[in-house]
Amino acid sequence: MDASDIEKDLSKIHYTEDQILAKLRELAGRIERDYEGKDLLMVGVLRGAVMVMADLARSFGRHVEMDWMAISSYGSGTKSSGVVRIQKDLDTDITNRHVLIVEDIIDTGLTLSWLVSNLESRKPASLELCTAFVKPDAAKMAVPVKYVGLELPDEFVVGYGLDYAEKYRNLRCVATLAPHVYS
Ligand SMILES: Nc1nc2c(ncn2[C@@H]2O[C@H](COP(=O)(O)O)[C@@H](O)[C@H]2O)c(=O)[nH]1
Ligand SMILES: [Mg+2]
Repeated sequence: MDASDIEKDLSKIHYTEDQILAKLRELAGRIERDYEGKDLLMVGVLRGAVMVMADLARSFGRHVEMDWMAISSYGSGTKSSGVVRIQKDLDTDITNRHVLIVEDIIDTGLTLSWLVSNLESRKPASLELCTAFVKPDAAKMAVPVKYVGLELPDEFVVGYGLDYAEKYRNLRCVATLAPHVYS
C-alpha cells in the first residue's frame, strides 16, 4: 500500500503536522511555566498518545519523567465502550508526585474520568490533564482538562497516533476516516 492508497481512506484532513506541532509547543510552554521548580511526571496513555507525548516532551527545555499506562475502551470499533480495562499499569509510584496525564483525544470523556479516579486513589501531589485533541462531547465531562489542544468534529479520526484497527497511527496529519473503510 502506498501513500495515495492511504489518502483514499481519508475523507477530510483536519490538521497538518505543522499545525499540530505548533499547538503542542504552545501547550509545552504553558506546562513548563506552570511546573517550574517541580518534578513533573508525564503519564502517557498507550497507545494513541505516543506521538503527542514524544512531541510535547521534546518541546521542553527541562527534564521530564515519562511513564505509560495502557488502557482500552474502544476495542476495534469506532465508539467508546465505556468499559475501561488496564492492559499495562504504571511502573512508577505516583504518591506525592506531580502527575500530568497525556492523552491523544477526548471524545465522551469516559476513559479519562475513569483514569483520573484511578490515579487520584494513589494520592499524587497534583494531577492534571493534557489532550492534543478534543471532540464536542468532551465539554460535558465532569473532570476539568487544564491543557487542551485542537478541536475536532464528532467524527472518527485517525493519524498522529490515532488508529483504526491498529492502522493509520503513523500518519502525520489527523483526518476523518472515510466511512467505506469501516462500514
Ligand atoms: N482512533 C480514534 N480513537 C478515538 C477517537 N475518539 C476517541 N478515541 C479513543 O478513545 C479514547 C477516549 O475516548 P472517550 O470517549 O472515552 O473520551 C481516546 O483516548 C482514544 O484512544 C477517534 O475519533 N479516533
Ligand atoms: Mg487515548
